[in-house]
Formats: sequence, C-alpha cells, structure tokens
Amino acid sequence: MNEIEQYIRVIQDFPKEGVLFKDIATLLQNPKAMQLCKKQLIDLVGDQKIDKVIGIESRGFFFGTLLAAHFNAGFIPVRKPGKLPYKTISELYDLEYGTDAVEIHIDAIKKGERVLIHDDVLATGGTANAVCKLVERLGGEIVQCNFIIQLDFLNGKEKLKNYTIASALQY
Ligand SMILES: O=P(O)(O)OC[C@H]1O[C@H](OP(=O)(O)OP(=O)(O)O)[C@H](O)[C@@H]1O
Ligand SMILES: Nc1ncnc2[nH]cnc12
Repeated sequence: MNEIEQYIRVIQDFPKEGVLFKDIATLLQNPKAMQLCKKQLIDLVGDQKIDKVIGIESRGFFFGTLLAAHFNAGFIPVRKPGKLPYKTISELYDLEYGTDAVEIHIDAIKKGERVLIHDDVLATGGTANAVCKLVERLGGEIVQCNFIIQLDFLNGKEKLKNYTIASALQY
C-alpha cells in the first residue's frame, strides 16, 4: 500500500449525493505526509526538463508551487472565471458534479515551453483536459499531467488519452 493513502480522508455524498469525495486536507495537516507526497509527485516527473508548472484552482495550488520550486520552473495558476486580473483565455468543461470554466493569463506560457500540469484529483478528466487545451492554445508543450489521486472508475484517462498522465494513488 502507498503510505500516503492513510492520510486522505474519504467523505461520502460531498458536495452532492453519490460522490465519494477524496479530501487532501488531512494530508496537508501532516508535515511527514506532505514530504512523502511531494517526493512521489517529483518522482513521477523524473529528470525531465520543465519550464512552467500549472496548478489548477484551488487544490492544485498546494503542491503546484512546491513542484515549480523543485524543478526551477515558473508557477502558473489556472483559475475559475473572473479571478485573474490580466487578459485571459478560457475553456468550458463538465465536472463530476456540474460544469465550470478555467482561465489562464495570455502571457503565462511562451511558445515551445515545456509544461507540467498538476492537480490533486483526476476524476472525469474534464478539468485537466480543458487546461491542456489552454496550454496548447498558448503554444506550450505538455510534458505530463500529474495528480495525487486518479479515480479510475470515472475514466479521466480516456479523456486525456493524447497526454501523458501520472498519479501517486489510483482508486
Ligand atoms: O476530473 P474532473 O472531473 O474535472 O474533476 C477534478 C477536479 O475537481 C476538483 O476541483 P473542484 O472543481 O472541486 O474545485 P476546487 O479544487 O476549487 O475545490 C479537483 O480538485 C479537480 O480540479
Ligand atoms: N470524488 C472526488 N474527490 C475529490 N475531488 C474531486 N473532484 C472531482 N471528483 C472528486
């Protein structure tokens, strides 16, 4: 068993009935678990060169900045609509529990830059796929989509089949 699994709290019927929510707040509370998780996410990338790390709002921000510091890369927040102050492009997507959109600043990524996309959970893949489209519209090259948790039964892998995905835990 992966040691970090015990630090993830599972909550039934949040935010909607039928959803088994994987809560990383309990992992974030624990410095040992944070270190373990950080190392595993770094190991998923290996020695590949990374120019920019994208953290997806909001739970992709926690480890996204740690990954950026490790790889000596810039950190780029991808945010929900109306949160970024400069000029943005946006993509709509479907969620396990609703629909939403993601936005990125138009100057966040330069053509040809090597991009690592990070989030806490890969569920249906709608969010990560929309972020991949944003990166491609700006001319970035997606090196990997990197997650703490992958929910296999929601088939996000299929939606992201054109990209390399990696995760520390699979359910
Ligand atoms: O693979 P998908 O089906 O697209 O779902 C995964 C996304 O859902 C959660 O975010 P949420 O939208 O709940 O936002 P939050 O991180 O701000 O809580 C999670 O952190 C991912 O970003
Ligand atoms: N089941 C789940 N647990 C945590 N985050 C999620 N995002 C989408 N589905 C989720």
